[in-house]
Amino acid sequence: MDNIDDNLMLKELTSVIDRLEDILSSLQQQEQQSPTSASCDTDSEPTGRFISHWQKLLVEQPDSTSFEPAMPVTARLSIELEQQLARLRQGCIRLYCAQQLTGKKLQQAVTLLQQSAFRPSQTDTLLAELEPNNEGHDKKMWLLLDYYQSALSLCTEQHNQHQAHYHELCSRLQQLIEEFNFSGEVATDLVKIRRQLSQLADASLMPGICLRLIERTIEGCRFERKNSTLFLSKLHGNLGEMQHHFAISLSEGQALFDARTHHGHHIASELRAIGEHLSSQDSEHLKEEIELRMRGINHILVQHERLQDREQSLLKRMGEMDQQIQSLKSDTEHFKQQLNAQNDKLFIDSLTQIHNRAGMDERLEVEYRRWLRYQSPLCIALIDIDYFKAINDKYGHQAGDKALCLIAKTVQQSLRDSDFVARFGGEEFIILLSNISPEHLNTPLEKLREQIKNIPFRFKAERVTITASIGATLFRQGDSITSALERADQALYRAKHAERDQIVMD
Ligand SMILES: Nc1nc2c(ncn2[C@@H]2O[C@H](COP(=O)(O)OP(=O)(O)OP(=O)(O)O)[C@@H](O)[C@H]2O)c(=O)[nH]1
Repeated sequence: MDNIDDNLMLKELTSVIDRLEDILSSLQQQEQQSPTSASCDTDSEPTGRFISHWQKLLVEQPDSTSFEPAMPVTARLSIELEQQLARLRQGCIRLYCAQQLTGKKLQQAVTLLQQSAFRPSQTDTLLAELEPNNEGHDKKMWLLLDYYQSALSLCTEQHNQHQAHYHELCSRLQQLIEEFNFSGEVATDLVKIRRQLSQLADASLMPGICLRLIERTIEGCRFERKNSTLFLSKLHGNLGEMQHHFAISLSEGQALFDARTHHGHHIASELRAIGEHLSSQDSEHLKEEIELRMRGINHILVQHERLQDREQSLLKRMGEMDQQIQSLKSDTEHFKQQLNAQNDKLFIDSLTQIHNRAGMDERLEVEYRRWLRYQSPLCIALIDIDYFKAINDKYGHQAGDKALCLIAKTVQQSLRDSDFVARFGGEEFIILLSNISPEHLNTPLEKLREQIKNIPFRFKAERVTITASIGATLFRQGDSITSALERADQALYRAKHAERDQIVMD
C-alpha cells in the first residue's frame, strides 16, 4: 500500500465533500435570493401576496374583466418562478455530478483497500458494503424536486382542482419522508416536517416546506457520506500502520533466519575443524586447536542468546499486531452492524414499526414471482381507515399517531405468519395473503375489519370507534403488480363510497 497515494486520495475525498458543502450553501443562497423563498409570513412573500391579491379579486369582483390588472403580476411571477426552478435544477445537477465524483473516489479507495497486500479477511464483506450506492437518495432527490415544482404550481392553480392536488402532494411528501432512513438531528427534523405536512392548511407554505426538505436531505446525505469516509480513513490508517509493522517484523524475521543459518554453518565448520585435528599425534597442538574452536563455538552461543532475545521481542511485536487485528475486526464488525441496522430501517415504518412501502415493494415482487411460478392464489388488500382526518382534528395528531400504531399492531396480530402487512402511506395499510383459497378469502378479511372496529379506543375519556374500509383482489391471469394494485384500489374506492366499514372484493 502506498501511504502517499492514500493520503492524496483522502485529501481528494475531503475536497469533494467540501465541494458538496459549497453546493449546499449556494443552494441555500439561491433559496434566500429566490422570489418564492420559504417564508411563513405570506404577506411579505410574493407568492402569498399574489394569492391574496387574486383571492381578493375573486371575492370582491366576480366579473372576469376586472382580473386584468393582476395579469402582469401573474406573468412576472410565473417568469420569476421558472427562473428560480431553473436555478435549483442547475444546482441539483451540479450536486449530482459532485456526488458521482465522490462516489468514484470512494470506489477508488475501496478498490485500493481490496488490493492491499496485507488485509484481514474480515474486511472483505465490509468493503463490499462500502461500495457507493446512492441511487436511492439520488432518485428521492429528483422526486423531491418534482414535488417542489408541483408545490409551486399549486399556488397558481384554480380552486376546484387545488384541494385534491394539495392533499395528494401532502401525502406523497409524507410518504417520501417515511422512506428516508437518516439518523440524528436530520431524522428529528424530518419527523417535524412530516407532522407539519399532516396538519398543513395553507398551500402557499408548501414550496417552503419542500425546500426545507431538500435542504435536510442534502444534509443527511452529507452526514452519511462523512461517516463512511471517516471510517474508511480510520481503517486505512490502521491498515497502513499494521503494514508498516508487518514489514519491519518480516525483515527482522528474515535477519534472524539468516543469523541462525550463519551460526549453524559456523558451528559446523568449527566441529569439522576439530574432527580434522583429532587424528593429529601432537596432543599439545590438538589441545590448542580444540580450545580455539571451543572459544569460537562459545562466541556463537553468546550471539545465539542475543538472537533469542530478538526473537522474543519479535514474538511480542507480533502479539501486539494480533491485538490490533482483533480491534480492527471488532471496529469493522461494529460498522457492519450499523450498516445492517440502517438497511433494516429502510424497510420499517418509523411510526408503526411495521414494514413500510419500500418493504412492501420488495415483498410484493417476491410474492408476485412466486405466484407466476406456482399459480397458488395470492390476494392483495388495501385497508383505509375511515374518517381519520376527523380523529386528528378532534383529538389531535398525537392521538391519531397512537391510533395508527394500535391499528397496525391489530392488523399484524390478526394475520398468519406467512401473510404480510405494510403501511402503504398515511392511514392506509396493505396486506398480502398468499396460498389462500378464494372461497375462504372473506373470512380473514372480515375478522380483520371486525377486530379494527373493536379496538377499545379512548380519547379525552371518550370511547371512540374507528372503522376501516377494505378493497381486495386476487391476482389473475395476465396481471402485473400494477394492474392488481389498481384493481384493489378501485375496490377500496367502492367500499368508501358504499358507506365505508366494509369489504369490497374485485
Ligand atoms: N396522526 C396522523 N395522521 C396522519 C398520518 N398520515 C396521514 N394522516 C392523516 O390522515 C388523514 C387522511 O385524511 P383523508 O385522506 O381526508 O381521509 P379520511 O379522513 O380518513 O376520510 P376517508 O378515507 O374518506 O374515510 C389526514 O388528515 C392526514 O393528515 C400520520 O402519520 N399520523
